[in-house]
Amino acid sequence: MIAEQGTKKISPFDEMENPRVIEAERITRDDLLALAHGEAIAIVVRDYCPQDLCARATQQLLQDSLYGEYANVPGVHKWGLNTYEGLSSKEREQHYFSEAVAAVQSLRDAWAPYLSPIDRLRLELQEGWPGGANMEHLEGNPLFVGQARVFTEGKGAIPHQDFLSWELEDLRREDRSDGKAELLTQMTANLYLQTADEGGELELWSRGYEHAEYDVLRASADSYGLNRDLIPEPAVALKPTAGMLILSHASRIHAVRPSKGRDRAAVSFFIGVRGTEQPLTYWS
Ligand SMILES: O=C(O)CCC(=O)C(=O)O
Ligand SMILES: [Fe+2]
Repeated sequence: MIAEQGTKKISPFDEMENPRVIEAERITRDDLLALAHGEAIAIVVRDYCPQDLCARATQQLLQDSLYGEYANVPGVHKWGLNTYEGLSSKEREQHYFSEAVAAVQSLRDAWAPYLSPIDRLRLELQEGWPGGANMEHLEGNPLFVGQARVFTEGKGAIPHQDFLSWELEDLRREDRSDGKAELLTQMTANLYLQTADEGGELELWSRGYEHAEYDVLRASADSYGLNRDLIPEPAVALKPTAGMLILSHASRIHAVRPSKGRDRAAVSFFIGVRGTEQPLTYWS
């Protein structure tokens, strides 16, 4: 899981020396490299998308047939597809792949005739990263990109890490690698569509745990996340506002504080890093 990039290592399991937050107007090469190398804990772009266009897109997504509840997390809703549910059996997988590209196009349509901020971000990753960027594929099929997640009043996410390699291990996908290099670290992009007046902060920690250690620290044996009493305090808590983009580390610990007064909605995708000369890949 640890690789040398020149003299710089890419690993989410090392403590960051300086967990700084970069404020920027767009996503650039230097900031992306700093994030991937653990020299920054987040990149924040305050007005990535005009608020009125975000509000219009939100209305469209909430009325769409792909909008619904997570099977296992009451009070958290989603629009779009995700790998955990979509790839959990062979039958579901066929359905997932048959819908993935059409769902990407529906997300684009929610911003039409303007450029979707998710497409803008995909292009900025492609232009900025030394090895370019592309959709993540499994056996030649592109994965869906751009799931929206809605935390209703009082809902949040406990401290957790997201790592596709762990997920595919859990789903027992032996054919996962497709001959590609190993995933070194996973970042996450969240474009906030609507935010609560109170709460809803994104908490970020400066390190991640390896899989075996993570299992020991789980809130319960079948919980997706960690027991907060067993881990240190977060390094930062960022308060999202509508139209804001935050790139942060998915395979380091992160959590969402419960929202008060209003649902909190974001479109989100993961960004896999296999090395600076390898393309970044994205999926939800
Ligand atoms: O909604 C957020 O701020 C973060 C959600 C999350 O857990 C993720 O992007 O991996
Ligand atoms: Fe997460």
